[in-house]
Amino acid sequence: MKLALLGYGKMGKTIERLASEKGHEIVFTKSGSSEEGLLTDADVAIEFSTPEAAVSNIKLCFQQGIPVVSGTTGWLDRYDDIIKLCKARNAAFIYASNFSVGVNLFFDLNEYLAKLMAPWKEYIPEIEEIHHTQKKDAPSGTAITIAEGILKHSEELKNWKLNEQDDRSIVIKAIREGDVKGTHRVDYVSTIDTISIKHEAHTRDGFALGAILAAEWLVNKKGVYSMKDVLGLK
Ligand SMILES: NC(=O)C1=CN([C@@H]2O[C@H](COP(=O)(O)OP(=O)(O)OC[C@H]3O[C@@H](n4cnc5c(N)ncnc54)[C@H](OP(=O)(O)O)[C@@H]3O)[C@@H](O)[C@H]2O)C=CC1
Ligand SMILES: O=C(O)C1=N[C@H](C(=O)O)C[C@H](O)C1
Repeated sequence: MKLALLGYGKMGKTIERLASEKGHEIVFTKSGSSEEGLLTDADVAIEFSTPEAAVSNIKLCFQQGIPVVSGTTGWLDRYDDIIKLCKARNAAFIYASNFSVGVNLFFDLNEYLAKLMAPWKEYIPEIEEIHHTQKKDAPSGTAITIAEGILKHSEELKNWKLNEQDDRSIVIKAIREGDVKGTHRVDYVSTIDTISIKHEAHTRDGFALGAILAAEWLVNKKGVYSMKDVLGLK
């Protein structure tokens, strides 16, 4: 498979290493300041850039007819526009706030627990995410997906808030420290006890391998998909 990498930082370089080990060829790379190769030579693009750059990178792929897998977080206020454009252009697109298989299993576990806990009103859900100090967005895209999974099964809770809690909202506590790759925990807290589930990424390889899997799956397809389609979790 011929791959384009839009965003050539920590994730772009991890994807390059693991995709090469799998026998794929990198034909195009783009960072903030440089470009190498030709995007149109690629079978599929993988986009891990910045919240500011993601939308124009994805649009560029649609214009060139290249299927695109995007993992960039912090741009989702434009998600609906991108989906409309993808459909209008008969393009191919997958976005995931987290591509690792472990986190996608964790998303299902989170929803299972949310359903189980819904009748037990004395337990209040809280989310904590910890990431490295270079991360630009807060809360993490993964924490937002986790919050949405809880909200789906709750009658009382209507939204999430960053570092703030009230009767209608789930608090997401965002912590930035050291070189933490990504840790997410959900606590159901009562005065008597706490029930917790946690996912801790030890390296970025899980995110990168999941994105490569999504790219392999998306080649020659049209339409909008999710990691649930790729992993057969629907
Ligand atoms: N969905 C998932 O599974 C995961 C998502 N992420 C998300 O992916 C994104 C990138 O993470 P990470 O690799 O750690 O970040 P880095 O800061 O290490 O890399 C970002 C890269 O984007 C480049 N960039 C800046 N502007 C543009 C542009 N206009 N076009 C193309 N590239 C550009 C930067 O180039 P330069 O250095 O020249 O500015 C840099 O190479 C973040 O939003 C992060 O939250 C991260 C891990 C997993
Ligand atoms: O910026 C990161 O590093 C990560 N970002 C993603 C997010 O915002 O959820 C995924 C992962 O946690 C690492």
